[in-house]
Amino acid sequence: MAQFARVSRSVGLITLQNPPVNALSALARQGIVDAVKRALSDPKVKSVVICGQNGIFCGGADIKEFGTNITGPPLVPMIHAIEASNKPVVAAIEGSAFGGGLELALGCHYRVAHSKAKLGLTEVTLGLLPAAGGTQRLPRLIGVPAALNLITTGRHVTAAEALQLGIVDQVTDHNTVDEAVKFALSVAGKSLDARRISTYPCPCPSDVDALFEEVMQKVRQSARGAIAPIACVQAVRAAATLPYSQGMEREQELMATLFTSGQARALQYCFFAQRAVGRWSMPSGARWDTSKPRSIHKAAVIGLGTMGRGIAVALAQTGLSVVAVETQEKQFMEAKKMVSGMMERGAKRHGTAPPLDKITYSQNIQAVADVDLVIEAVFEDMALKEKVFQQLSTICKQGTFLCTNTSALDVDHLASQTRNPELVVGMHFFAPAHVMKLLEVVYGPRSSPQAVATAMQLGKKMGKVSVAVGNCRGFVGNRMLKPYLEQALFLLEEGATPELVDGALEEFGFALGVFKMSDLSGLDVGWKVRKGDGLVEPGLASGPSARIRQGRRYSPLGDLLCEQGRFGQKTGQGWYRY
Ligand SMILES: C[C@H](O)[C@H](C)C(=O)SCCNC(=O)CCNC(=O)[C@H](O)C(C)(C)COP(=O)([O-])OP(=O)([O-])OC[C@H]1O[C@@H](n2cnc3c(N)ncnc32)[C@H](O)[C@@H]1OP(=O)([O-])[O-]
Repeated sequence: MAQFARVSRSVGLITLQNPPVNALSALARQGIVDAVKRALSDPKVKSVVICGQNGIFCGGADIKEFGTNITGPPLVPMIHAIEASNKPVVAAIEGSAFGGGLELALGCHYRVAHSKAKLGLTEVTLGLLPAAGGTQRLPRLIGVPAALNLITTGRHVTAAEALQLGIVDQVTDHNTVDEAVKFALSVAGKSLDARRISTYPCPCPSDVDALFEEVMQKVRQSARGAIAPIACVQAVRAAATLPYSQGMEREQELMATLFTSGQARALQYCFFAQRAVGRWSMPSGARWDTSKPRSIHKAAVIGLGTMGRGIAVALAQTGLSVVAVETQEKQFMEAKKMVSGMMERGAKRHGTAPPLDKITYSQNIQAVADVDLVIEAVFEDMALKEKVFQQLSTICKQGTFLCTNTSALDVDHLASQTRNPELVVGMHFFAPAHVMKLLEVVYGPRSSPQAVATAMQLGKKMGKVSVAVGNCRGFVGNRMLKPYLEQALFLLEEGATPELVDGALEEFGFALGVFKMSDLSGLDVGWKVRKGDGLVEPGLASGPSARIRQGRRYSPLGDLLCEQGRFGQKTGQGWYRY
């Protein structure tokens, strides 16, 4: 699980070997301990490099081990032994250094990263905290404010940001291991006193209490109900106020309060579930591992309303060339402005350049003749969508995949409007499409495995969690939403207010309460679906049939709002006034 070799005469090269992400399983940790011992005892070895196999440094502790009886050498003493070594140890970081992977790198004396590498203390996203010294070393290395931001959010940093923060010592575009070996040769024999982070004082602003109070407030607000971010703040506070060894004890104590928590188990379940859905299969027997996706280089979005704009941004941010088509002049002009703004804001957040040149706009659907894949996102009206698919089927080149962003209409019916129904699948995004991670890839009985595989792969490239689902009304996400919204409406009928219901949901941890979310998406979308289901009887707000329809309890409150034209944010008022 870790290989040792002496290279360039005097450098001990330790390679983590635990595919696919070099997670620090018991065997991997044992391998590292043995390889470090060999490196330190070999008189010919003057300095050491630790790298990962297959272009990835290390994906952190082995999450699959959690909840089992963990054996093998513990991480903390392993990292301490590396830091205490009298030979310089250089981490060669490619791909990812996350969680315990970054903590391992922080125990090394130097860190060299590839320019495309990503680093992060991601434990909080699994309901945990960095428990191999990360909460004590990172603040000592980059200061309390920056460390708090990374540890309480678990966000990834690019190699460039890591260099700017001081997490890494060098960034390279060349072969990372070769550069790290050169670096190791250059530091052989040098004093390591100033390279052991655990010995650093923790630089902390004078008003430490005010700082931690402020951060604690922010964390409670942004991650409502979550316990791990709070423990992260407490662990970093220990780094700022206690000697290292006591800080490490505090880190372990706080980790113990999280490790078996329901939230940690749920978030780790979610981590694996989001990967399990990538191993999809279809009733026809087609599967993820036997269906070959086709690469997409140029895509188109038809319809630049709220969803179309978000989809165009998400595609452009993936690096694809995008043709954005909107036939209505007013909508077209507004969309151009809005899409550029969304890309500029996104780019600013990630410290990158906005991919403005990736999108070309047109009011003529003929502009999509040479794309590899089209996503139709016109208004939720079957007649309009039928016309668009008929046009696309004649305009697009042979083999172009035709996808619809419909939230509930029959994907197979749209496929029947085309010459090649096997190329039609649903790609159902959730508002805002450039932010929400869920993507439903809807297969009809005639969708080809390659169409599904291509849409699933494109979704992953867009940073989405792609889920292959069947073609029934509401697919999966909106079918889950239906009873959720119904119960919220029943609460209103039983005396609650939208604010109370939303408040309870947001306190539990939902980013948006269900009524705020409905106002954001537009109440008219659901109204249209209910009409399609034959549930809406205009003006019928009282009498027995008002509240029992198709044999089930029904609340007409949403219909009443829509009849008044209150569609939510888009009309300035819905459940709330804007
Ligand atoms: C002590 C310490 O303080 C604490 C306590 C910790 O360290 S807690 C752990 C902290 N570490 C993390 O938060 C990193 C989590 N992983 C990722 O972010 C990503 O995996 C990746 C590294 C960026 C690669 O992305 P990818 O898109 O190339 O592949 P994938 O599809 O995601 O993953 C490919 C396969 O590897 C599996 N896998 C990924 N990371 C794993 C991990 N850390 N442990 C075990 N399995 C892991 C994953 O389930 C999938 O399995 P399967 O489905 O094939 O069976």
